Amino acid sequence: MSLLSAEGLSVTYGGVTAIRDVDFTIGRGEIVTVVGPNGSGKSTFLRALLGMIPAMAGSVTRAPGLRIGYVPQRLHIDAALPLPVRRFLSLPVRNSAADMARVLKQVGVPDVADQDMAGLSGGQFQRVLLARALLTKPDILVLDEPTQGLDQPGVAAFYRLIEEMRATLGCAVLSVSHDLHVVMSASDRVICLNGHICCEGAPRVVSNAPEYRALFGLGTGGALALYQHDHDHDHDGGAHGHAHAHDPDTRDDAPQQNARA
Ligand SMILES: Nc1ncnc2c1ncn2[C@@H]1O[C@H](COP(=O)(O)OP(=O)(O)OP(=O)(O)O)[C@@H](O)[C@H]1O
Repeated sequence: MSLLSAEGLSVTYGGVTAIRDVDFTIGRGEIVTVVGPNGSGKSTFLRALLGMIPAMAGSVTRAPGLRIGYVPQRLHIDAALPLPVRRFLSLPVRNSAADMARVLKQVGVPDVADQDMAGLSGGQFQRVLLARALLTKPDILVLDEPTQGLDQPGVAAFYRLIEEMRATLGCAVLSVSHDLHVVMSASDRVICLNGHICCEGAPRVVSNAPEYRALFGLGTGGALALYQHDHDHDHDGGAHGHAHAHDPDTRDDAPQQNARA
């Protein structure tokens, strides 16, 4: 069943079309990632889906009672204003200390509750944002470039965390990302957006699509092949809550296949 869907979604800013005629759906436990060049409408798409900006045309449908955890692209916190993590996690809704401790542990920063938000490292900050989104016990996590500013190991670790959240909480994950390599290994489905949907599907399909290669360069397909990891998810099975089916050329014992095995 679809958790969140859109049909013919179009958004304009002052008469200029940012996205047009976008059809979309995401189901329970799916990880879907939107990629596209700067200014291609990715954030606009997410914000329209969440009802934060009005659609010029089309419709958005949410499953009844859908709980959404949103991690915005940017969150500016004034360094001059002391804001301990535990206070930040109780904005705007007050949460119990136990709930806060639980989510901070889940995202791998159990000891930061009394630290100031401005003093966190980039990776810790992103994890605290994710913890805040988890406090809503979301059916779907919506992440707008959640790994901006993180180094490569930080990016990979963050996406591993997202996949763990999906496996343990069963939530769907919709994210926007520029980390093409990680996206291709960590998503069930990729949507390539450039004002409209250029192509979409399994990572392998998208990375071979001419529209994708035209946007991101022909060389990308070869590099991505190293990271491709076909998911054939059975969310109830396997040590991580899902089973993996591997193509013969991306077996676990293949030398390059170590990024997300
Ligand atoms: N509030 C706004 N007012 C006017 N134009 C806007 C507004 N927000 C976005 N736009 C324009 O809409 C287009 C899509 O912007 P959007 O931020 O959705 O792209 P994006 O793919 O998320 O970009 P990036 O990868 O750089 O974050 C751009 O041309 C942008 O200038």
